[in-house]
Amino acid sequence: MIAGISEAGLDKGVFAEPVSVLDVQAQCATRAVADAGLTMADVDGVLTAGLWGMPGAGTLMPLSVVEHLGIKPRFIDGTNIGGSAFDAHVAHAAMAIERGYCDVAVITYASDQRSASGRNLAGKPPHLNMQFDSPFGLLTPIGSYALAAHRHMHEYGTTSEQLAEIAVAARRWAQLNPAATKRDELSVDDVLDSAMISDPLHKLDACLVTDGGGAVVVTTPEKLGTDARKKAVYVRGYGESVSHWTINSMPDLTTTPAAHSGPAAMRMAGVSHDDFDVVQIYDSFTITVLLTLEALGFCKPGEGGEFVSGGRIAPGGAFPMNTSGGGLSCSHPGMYGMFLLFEAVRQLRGDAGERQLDKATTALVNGTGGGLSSTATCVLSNR
Ligand SMILES: CC(=O)CC(=O)SCCNC(=O)CCNC(=O)[C@H](O)C(C)(C)COP(=O)(O)OP(=O)(O)OC[C@H]1O[C@@H](n2cnc3c(N)ncnc32)[C@H](O)[C@@H]1OP(=O)(O)O
Repeated sequence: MIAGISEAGLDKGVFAEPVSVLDVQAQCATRAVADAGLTMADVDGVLTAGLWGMPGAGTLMPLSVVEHLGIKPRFIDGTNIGGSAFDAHVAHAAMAIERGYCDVAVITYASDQRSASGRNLAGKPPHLNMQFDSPFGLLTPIGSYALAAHRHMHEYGTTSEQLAEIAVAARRWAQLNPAATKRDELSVDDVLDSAMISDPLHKLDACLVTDGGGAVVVTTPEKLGTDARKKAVYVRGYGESVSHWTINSMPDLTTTPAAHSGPAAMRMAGVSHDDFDVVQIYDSFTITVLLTLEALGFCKPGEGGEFVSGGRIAPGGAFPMNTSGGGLSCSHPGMYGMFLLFEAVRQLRGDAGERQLDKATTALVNGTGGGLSSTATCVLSNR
């Protein structure tokens, strides 16, 4: 079960005070462990992903984090599959605990992407292993997602207006979240009128570039006191899948690996699509959400545009999604996946303030790695 969470404080997308990413992880780990009613001395498992390729992240991140925490864990996992890493970490922690490799696992992450490397990813060429992408102009993540968006439009007639609905819904949720970076009014026209970054994706189809960090504690009911047990969230199912890394190798530009991780997680949990009260879906770009909803089976391939339209995913809609404002309007530090877990846990605990849903018993969380490469899905429930 997830027994503790802690998210680093931000001021308009930047760490509220200057800190190192290791300090942020250590502070959040300590607070998340306290949230679970435990102490750092109880922690015997550490899972972390670092921020590959970005300055300020340090090297051999799991070792740096463990040393900084000052503990000697008997289970370590440094899996880095991008934005889906943290949902995969929940699965790995649950498996490790079940197998007796550890009893209390802490998952940590922090990124100073905005304060260290600037706001705009455009013009910062990535890595030499992108030799079949970069020479063709795909210098930053958005180009890959633009290819997928174009393909979806070509295959199914999806429109820019439908993609913009996803950004507008995220903003409406963010307006209910005092911690969100962007809270001003946003319309479909505003999205369409924003700068075209990589056709057909506009600036407001893209996630924010922010700082951020946090920690999640996974353990068993036996380790928890009565109070901590009451607010813990059960991990009912999980699945993960990777289909490629660079976009030139994606088997089908309109199908993400969530088509595998989602059903696996739902099967394990014994739930179906109608059982979810809230879903948290990685929203690096608006198209990421649309493709993921289809891959998870919430609608058929090609029907994502219609599914997200008419306010269905906005506050008051029939399908509450990304209720914090997500990466599009709340915060998006490098690999944002852990933040989906925070919001799911808050909703299931009844701690989501003005945006709290009347009924929040079962949640689906789906992280996606860069270039739509990897996914990890978790089914969480408060009973
Ligand atoms: C890693 C994984 O595994 C998976 C992934 O997550 S892949 C995704 C990784 N992340 C990205 O690719 C980030 C995508 N976004 C961007 O690169 C940039 O936001 C962008 C290129 C779209 C826009 O950058 P820009 O035009 O240079 O904007 P910038 O000069 O930084 O900011 C100007 C204003 O616009 C705002 N802004 C910038 N991007 C915004 C966005 N996406 N949404 C809303 N507002 C935005 C800024 O906050 C700023 O507002 P203020 O003047 O009020 O402070």
